[in-house]
Amino acid sequence: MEVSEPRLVLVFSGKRKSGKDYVTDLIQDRLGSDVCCILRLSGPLKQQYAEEHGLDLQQLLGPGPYKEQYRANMIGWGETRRHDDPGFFCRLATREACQPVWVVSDARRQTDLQFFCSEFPRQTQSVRVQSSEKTRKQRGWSFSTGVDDAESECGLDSGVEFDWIITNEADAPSLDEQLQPILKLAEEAVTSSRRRPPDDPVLVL
Ligand SMILES: Nc1ncnc2c1ncn2[C@@H]1O[C@H](COP(=O)(O)OP(=O)(O)OP(=O)(O)O)[C@@H](O)[C@H]1O
Ligand SMILES: C[C@@](O)(CCOP(=O)(O)O)CC(=O)O
Repeated sequence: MEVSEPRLVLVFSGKRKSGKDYVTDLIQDRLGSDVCCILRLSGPLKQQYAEEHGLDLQQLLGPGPYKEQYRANMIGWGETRRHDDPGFFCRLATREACQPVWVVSDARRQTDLQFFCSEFPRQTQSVRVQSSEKTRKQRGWSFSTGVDDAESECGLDSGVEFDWIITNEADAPSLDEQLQPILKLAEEAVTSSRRRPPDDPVLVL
C-alpha cells in the first residue's frame, strides 16, 4: 500500500451545506494540524477539473456560490473517472497524508466508504453531519435537480449505519459537546501512535 498507515480515519458525509467543512475544520483545530489532516476527496477532482476547464481552483474549493454553477458537470466528469476505478479520487486524496488522524471530509458514495473500510478496517469510523433543510437554506442551499436527487448527494442516505451522527443546528448541543467522544478517540489514537513504533498494530476500535 502506498499510503502510510493512519491510526484513525474519520470518514465524514452529509448533505450540501450541512456543515461538513465547518465541522471537520473544527476537529482539526481542536487536534492540531500536526496530528490531524483533512482529506477532501473532491480536492484532486476539482484540481483536475479546474485545469481542464480553465477555472478558478480556489473558488471551486471554497464555500461560496462559484462552484455551484459547475457542480452538475463536475459530478458527471468525476463519475466518468470513477466508473472504471471507484477508488481513483480516494487514492489521490490520501497519497500524501502522514498524520496519525485522517479526517475525510466528503464521502458521498458507498464506494468511498468501502474504500476506507477495506483499506483501513480497524481504523475507520463513519460520521454523518446532519442539518435541517431550513438551516441549510439559511447557509445558501437550494434544491437543484440532477444534484440533490443524484448519487453525489443521496448515495449514503441509506444502507449505512454511521458510527457517529453530528447534528449541526443552532438548537442542538454544541459541536464541542457532540464531538467530545470522537476527539477522545482521536487523542487515544495519537497517544497509542506515540507509544508504539509505526509498524506495530493500530488501535483496535
Ligand atoms: N455551526 C455553524 N455555525 C456557523 N456557521 C456554520 C456552521 N456550520 C456551517 N456553517 C457555515 O455554513 C456554510 C456551509 O458550511 P460548509 O461549507 O461547512 O458545508 P458543507 O457541507 O461543506 O457544504 P458543501 O458541501 O455544499 O460545500 C459555510 O459558510 C459555513 O461557514
Ligand atoms: C463534484 C463534487 O466532488 C463536488 C463536491 O463539492 P463540495 O465538497 O460540496 O465543495 C461532488 C461529487 O464528486 O459528486
